[in-house]
Amino acid sequence: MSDPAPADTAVLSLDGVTSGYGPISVLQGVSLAIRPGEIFALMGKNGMGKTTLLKTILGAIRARGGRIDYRGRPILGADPRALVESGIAYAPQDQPLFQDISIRDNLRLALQGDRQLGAALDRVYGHFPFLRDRLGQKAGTLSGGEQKMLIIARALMMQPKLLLIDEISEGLQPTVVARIAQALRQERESRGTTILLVEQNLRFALDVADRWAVLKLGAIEDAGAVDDGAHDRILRHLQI
Ligand SMILES: Nc1ncnc2c1ncn2[C@@H]1O[C@H](COP(=O)(O)OP(=O)(O)OP(=O)(O)O)[C@@H](O)[C@H]1O
Repeated sequence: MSDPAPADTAVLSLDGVTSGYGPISVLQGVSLAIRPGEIFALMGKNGMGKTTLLKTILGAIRARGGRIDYRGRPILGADPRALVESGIAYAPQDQPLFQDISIRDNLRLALQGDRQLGAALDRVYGHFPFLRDRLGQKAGTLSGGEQKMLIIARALMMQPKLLLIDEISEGLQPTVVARIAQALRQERESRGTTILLVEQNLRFALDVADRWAVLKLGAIEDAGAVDDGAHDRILRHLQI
């Protein structure tokens, strides 16, 4: 999985993906393709299958059908550790940091070893300077917003090729959302990081994304570029 992918190959593509929980079907045949260096916002109301989609990509939930390719190669059934090693990082909505260890150790554990630790730390401190001042503080004592920034910093430590982010802006004040948006834009500009953002915050999504799709009842209901009409079009789907 470490071979370079051709430049025109989608970093991530889903074709007719179905999945669910026991007798419950959630994803009803999802197809989408995310291009290299693109920030893609997957929107949708509560319970529409957004988190299920991310977990299916990661193999945490087994797909029942369809195909998922990462950099031109099928990844359904791949070992989650191999996916991480191949450059996929995940910033989850529902999985906390290691609460009882320090900020520094939370960040350090994101890397396989201590090689390049200093450079990686400097990069994430550049995005979130408060982390440098609080290195020894236990992650569990950070505020909700600070923990969200640490979750993004941890995902960025390994310099992912593809970053999957689940509703990071939920419950955050606008200045923190703006800081995260800036960090994501900078990573994309400087490293070409491809980002799949699951979001309900329309303003944040339109601020950072190039393209969007709306997931409704486990299927893509609408999709387009972030252009002048995107706001009203997406809002209609989120309100209905
Ligand atoms: N472990 C589970 N067992 C059974 N059903 C589940 C499980 N996890 C999620 N679901 C159901 O799958 C559907 C999709 O849930 P999912 O969490 O993917 O939605 P979502 O779009 O991410 O919602 P939210 O924005 O509220 O996080 C929901 O109906 C949910 O109740």
